[in-house]
Amino acid sequence: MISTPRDRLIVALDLPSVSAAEAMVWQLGDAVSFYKIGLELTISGGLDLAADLIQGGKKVFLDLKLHDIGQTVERATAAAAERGVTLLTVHAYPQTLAAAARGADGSALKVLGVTVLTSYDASDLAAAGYVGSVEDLVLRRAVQAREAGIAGVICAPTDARRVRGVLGPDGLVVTPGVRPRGADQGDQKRIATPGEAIEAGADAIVVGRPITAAADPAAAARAILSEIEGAAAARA
Ligand SMILES: O=c1ccn([C@@H]2O[C@H](COP(=O)(O)O)[C@@H](O)[C@H]2O)c(=O)[nH]1
Repeated sequence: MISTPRDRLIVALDLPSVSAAEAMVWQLGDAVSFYKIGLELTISGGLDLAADLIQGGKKVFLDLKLHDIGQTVERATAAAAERGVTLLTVHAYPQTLAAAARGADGSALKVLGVTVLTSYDASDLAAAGYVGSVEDLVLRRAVQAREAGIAGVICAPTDARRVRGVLGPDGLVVTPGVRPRGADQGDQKRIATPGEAIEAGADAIVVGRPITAAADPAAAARAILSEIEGAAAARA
């Protein structure tokens, strides 16, 4: 999945329309090789944009966070695989992970299980009825993702080191909740800088608003890439 250092930065195209997303991709140019299309853009025509991006040599992460009965998840995953996207997310519940593994079987699609959303902290989990810590639930879901045979997980950068310990060197660890030092945290609760995420063992980081809302998105992306490269070199 990571064929060049640039692939370690996945830019979240959380924008209201395909035309706004196309304008952002144009502005970012060669600086960015990997894009994430999430719920907002998918509903607004993002699947056609995904096809165009792939045709243009970019990689696409379809962040649909699937969670449904087994047959639905299996067939939706198989349909995503046919579109040539590189990554797809499902929520990391055992039944869902198993269904996604079946749907991706035999294809190049890599499925990632979302452990605990980076916008959740202990009080959010308690409000949702969970007993136990965020850290324990993240690790439990990482173990279940490994047992289901999917490619890896989405976790907070603050969880990346422990999750890497569970998945080993071959599992994919992808972290949203990344903020360059001094950047607005927004609704993210479990965050770290790009360098900290990579040092902790993330294969790739997802960054949206710190790039897409910047005055100069390409300069923001290049600064993050250079931080990533420094941290990856230090880790090697
Ligand atoms: O736990 C998760 C899972 C997915 N996301 C997605 O990542 C981006 C983050 O965007 P920022 O603007 O950098 O906060 C966004 O598309 C989320 O849907 C996540 O943040 N946390």
